[in-house]
Amino acid sequence: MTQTIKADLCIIGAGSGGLSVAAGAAQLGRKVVLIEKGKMGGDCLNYGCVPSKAMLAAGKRAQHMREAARFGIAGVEPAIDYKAVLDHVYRTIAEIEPNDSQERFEGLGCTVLRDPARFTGEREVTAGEHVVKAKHFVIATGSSPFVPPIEGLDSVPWLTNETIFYMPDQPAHLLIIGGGPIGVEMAQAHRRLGAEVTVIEGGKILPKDDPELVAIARAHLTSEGVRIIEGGKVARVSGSEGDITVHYRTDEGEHAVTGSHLLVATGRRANVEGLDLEKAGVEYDERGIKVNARLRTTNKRIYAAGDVAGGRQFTHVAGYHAGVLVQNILFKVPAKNKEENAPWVTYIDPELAHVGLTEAQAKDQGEKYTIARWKFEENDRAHAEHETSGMAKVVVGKGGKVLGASIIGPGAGDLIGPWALAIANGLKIKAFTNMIAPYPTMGEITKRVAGAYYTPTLFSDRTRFVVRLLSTFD
Ligand SMILES: Cc1cc2nc3c(=O)[nH]c(=O)nc-3n(C[C@H](O)[C@H](O)[C@H](O)COP(=O)(O)OP(=O)(O)OC[C@H]3O[C@@H](n4cnc5c(N)ncnc54)[C@H](O)[C@@H]3O)c2cc1C
Ligand SMILES: NC(=O)c1ccc[n+]([C@@H]2O[C@H](COP(=O)([O-])OP(=O)(O)OC[C@H]3O[C@@H](n4cnc5c(N)ncnc54)[C@H](O)[C@@H]3O)[C@@H](O)[C@H]2O)c1
Repeated sequence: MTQTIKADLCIIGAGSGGLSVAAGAAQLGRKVVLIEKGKMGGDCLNYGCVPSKAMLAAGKRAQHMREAARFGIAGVEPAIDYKAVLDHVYRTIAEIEPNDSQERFEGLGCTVLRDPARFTGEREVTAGEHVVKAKHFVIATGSSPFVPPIEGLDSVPWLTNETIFYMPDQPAHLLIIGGGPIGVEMAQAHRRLGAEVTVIEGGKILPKDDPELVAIARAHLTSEGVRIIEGGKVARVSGSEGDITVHYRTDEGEHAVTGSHLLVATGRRANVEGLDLEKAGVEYDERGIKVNARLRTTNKRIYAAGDVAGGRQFTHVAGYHAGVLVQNILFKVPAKNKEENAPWVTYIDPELAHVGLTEAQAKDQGEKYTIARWKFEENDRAHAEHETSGMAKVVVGKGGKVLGASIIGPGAGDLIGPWALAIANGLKIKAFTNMIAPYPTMGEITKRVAGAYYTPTLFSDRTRFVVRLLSTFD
């Protein structure tokens, strides 16, 4: 029998975005209904960030064993027990799971429904036997793998991020279509865990990142034995289980590569299907749900957060959206979504991180800018760790304003933090030269790259002249 629930807020999707809104609203005393059709925790916990980072961590340990000789410790080819690696991946998920669990959210006072939700009116959602009538709704249904129409895909087995972590057998040769973050992270993890890996990318790998830094990432991946084919448009796949061939075209002609397993990592599509958004007057396009600067949809009672909102697809962006929504819906503060200030990190080794404008974007936007660079080979700690290949590159605009920063190197995901602070707060590069960085840390790179911005002026003929002049007062 249908049961009607009245609530202040109804949230569809218990992933990174939905859970954060629910936790905030419930703790502020609002009556919250949270609806999830799959696993609590969504993509990040079950099929995304967590399993991928756990697998990369296992690969990193294996690589450390191979490369230990440079520290005077005998390097060995590690014996990889793939099933045990998967156990480590599942243990990691299990350790984090309680944070995202139904029990935790019920403990916070939410009503949690475990059914697919769909709109049945402008202020009404149906999920299983329940009808939810709420003052406001948040759609946080995430995204799914986008699989292009490649001939033959219906006749060979293939994997996506939803299946690759749950496949019990180690691939002997993993073919990956797509050289975005998923493709390259999975390539390095599997290569380091002992598989042969070939990435077939239609354009250039990691196209959203600065090509100068991507070149360093590419060199690392290939030096470890990842085969990267760029400019390879996949037209067809053929074969059978354990023996799959990808046929691709480059400027030079037609080619084929054969492997044991195929991962399709060619981007994402927003989860809007089955929500009956038309019934709620919520518009969407191929990018996702149409939202305004406050993340409000075309129905003023309904908001969207996370991957489905059509912007940057990261867990921290979904979490940030949740904060914007709590301000807009609960505190009635007109908060704007400024996700362009969000950094991103690709967790290959060395890590590749970025925030703000790339040099190419600054050029396209007609900004007047200067580039400052600093290499990890100039950093003493990097030498002690044998991690000298890397670079920080900062785009500095008029008046010294920080417009963007990219870093490739060990811990780049952490090193990008201060630059994200600068971008979010409109700081100038001077803020970084004023800072005193502890020695010897990789963090000194932050100060040194800022210093590099001033070097041409500091040691110019004009400054030398001023110093000479001042010395007359000695
Ligand atoms: C392999 C991989 C690695 C990644 N690594 C990182 C990383 O390292 N760092 C990072 O920041 N981001 C990473 N991401 C991206 C990150 O996972 C997503 O940006 C994030 O999960 C988006 O959160 P969300 O709340 O929008 O969606 P999700 O977390 O996907 O949650 C949406 C939820 O809605 C549910 N749902 C959908 N439709 C309905 C319905 N009709 N009714 C009820 N429930 C519904 C789904 O079942 C799902 O649980 C990665 C993604 C992938 C695929
Ligand atoms: N570390 C992280 O934060 C992280 C990790 C993984 C995923 N993610 C998120 O998930 C999103 C999706 O990742 P993704 O790697 O699937 O997508 P993506 O869109 O970033 O990259 C897909 C790549 O596949 C290529 N491609 C598409 N069709 C092709 C074809 N037919 N033949 C050859 N190449 C083809 C594209 O040129 C592109 O470079 C990311 O953009 C990111 O938002 C984040």
